[in-house]
Amino acid sequence: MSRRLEGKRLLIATHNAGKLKEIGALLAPYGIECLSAGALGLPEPEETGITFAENALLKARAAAKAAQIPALADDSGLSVTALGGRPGVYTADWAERQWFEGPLGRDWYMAMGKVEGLLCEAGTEVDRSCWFSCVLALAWPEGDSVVYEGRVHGTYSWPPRGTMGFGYDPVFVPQGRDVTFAELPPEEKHRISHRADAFAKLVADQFGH
Ligand SMILES: O=c1nc[nH]c2c1ncn2[C@H]1C[C@H](O)[C@@H](COP(=O)(O)OP(=O)(O)OP(=O)(O)O)O1
Ligand SMILES: [Mg+2]
Repeated sequence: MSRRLEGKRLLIATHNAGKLKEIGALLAPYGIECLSAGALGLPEPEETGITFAENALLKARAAAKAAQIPALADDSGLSVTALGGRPGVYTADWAERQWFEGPLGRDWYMAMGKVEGLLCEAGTEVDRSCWFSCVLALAWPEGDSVVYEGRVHGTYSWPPRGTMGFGYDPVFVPQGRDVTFAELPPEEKHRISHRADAFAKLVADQFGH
């Protein structure tokens, strides 16, 4: 059985404001006091892993060790079937950092355009199916850790639509819907997203009876 969270304090090991907001909302019902890696001034570790799990563990372990409290990290990304699963673990890297987006800002429009460009090169009848993955890693300062994985399938849609959410949300239409994640109110995204799917597993394992 995996180790369980005993205390109320949990460090959220992310430097992405969009993720932090979603993780805070998903943890809200469980009485957890969330601290953020950004607010504590922890450095952003280099993501050298080649899988979501490796990167999530790397981020959670670094934060738990630095702050000496349990830490939760999220490594996620978009995989496009016709592109052989790219950008996948490199989803954030495809959005280059831009000075005009602020200190940690990335150019999501350029990144979404890059994926669209590759799909267009592949032909007009190209398969637009894709999926978001999310791996959550919990790590304790003593070295224990556990991971939970979630997914959501959908279609890569162009042009981008909607203003809610973050990252690639404006191009992702979840299966069975005709709006993008960026057009869905947060509570609806939280019912079906890859992050919600991974959280359901975390909650069952950590807070279940
Ligand atoms: O729900 C989502 N809606 C839209 N886009 C998303 C989502 N979930 C992940 N994504 C994209 C953007 C993110 O930047 C990248 C993950 O990269 P990833 O390294 O895990 O996150 P990050 O560098 O932005 O923040 P950090 O590592 O500090 O947690 O995939
Ligand atoms: Mg990252």
